[in-house]
Amino acid sequence: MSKGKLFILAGPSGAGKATLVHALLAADAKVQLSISFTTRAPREGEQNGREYHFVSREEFLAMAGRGEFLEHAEVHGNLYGTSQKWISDAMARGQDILLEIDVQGAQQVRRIFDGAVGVFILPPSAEILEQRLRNRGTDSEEAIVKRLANAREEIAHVGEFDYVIVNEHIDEAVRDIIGVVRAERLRFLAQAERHNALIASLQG
Ligand SMILES: Nc1nc2c(ncn2[C@@H]2O[C@H](COP(=O)(O)OP(=O)(O)O)[C@@H](O)[C@H]2O)c(=O)[nH]1
Ligand SMILES: Nc1ncnc2c1ncn2[C@@H]1O[C@H](COP(=O)(O)OP(=O)(O)O)[C@@H](O)[C@H]1O
Repeated sequence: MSKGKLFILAGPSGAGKATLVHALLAADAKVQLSISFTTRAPREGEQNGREYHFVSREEFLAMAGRGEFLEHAEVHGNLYGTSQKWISDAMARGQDILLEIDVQGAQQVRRIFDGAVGVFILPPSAEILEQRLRNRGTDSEEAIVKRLANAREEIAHVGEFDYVIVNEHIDEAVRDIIGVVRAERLRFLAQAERHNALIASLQG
């Protein structure tokens, strides 16, 4: 069976990660998104099990205690974690996996999986980032201030990632993320086995 790739998408809040994930999933049926667990309250329109698995702090800590997270971190005062079981099941199926997680989580995952591909999303400017967070209309003033402060810290880690996409024009950024996934699938090592017979036959 072919081995799936693990993609990590990170970047400051408001950079457009959720928007790009949505577009990538719609364009590429082979990519499966890991749904994280969080203690954050659901926003209007969010559904349990779709954007996140929403759990209480007690439940989250119990899960962490049982070692059920591949990685977990505290972001903006809430806990977030990736299900260890979901990841190992998806890997066993040979699927390409997408994680939309923060920089701390990305560091933990890359320590575990050597071949994980890191993609960082940048906003075109600080002003536009703030504008997008405000226009999104999902966060209180306090939450926006927290997200903007954290954005600086997240951006300091951009150099740890393999690809950077500046999300200025959405159509272009969507093409970029689809392009990254396609390019990674074409890497020779990812498909060497598949090509062995062809290469041998071409060599005569
Ligand atoms: N480490 C880690 N971070 C996560 C996970 N799920 C989401 N995050 C990150 O938590 C941060 C806050 O996400 P969210 O509450 O959806 O708010 P938003 O970034 O303002 O849309 C983002 O940086 C997410 O990438 C996870 O499972 N693990
Ligand atoms: N290229 C873009 N141009 C204009 N608005 C955008 C663009 N990308 C995302 N947005 C909007 O900016 C806001 C933040 O995007 P979102 O995907 O929620 O970011 P994140 O998941 O990184 O926090 C949303 O309201 C989204 O519709």
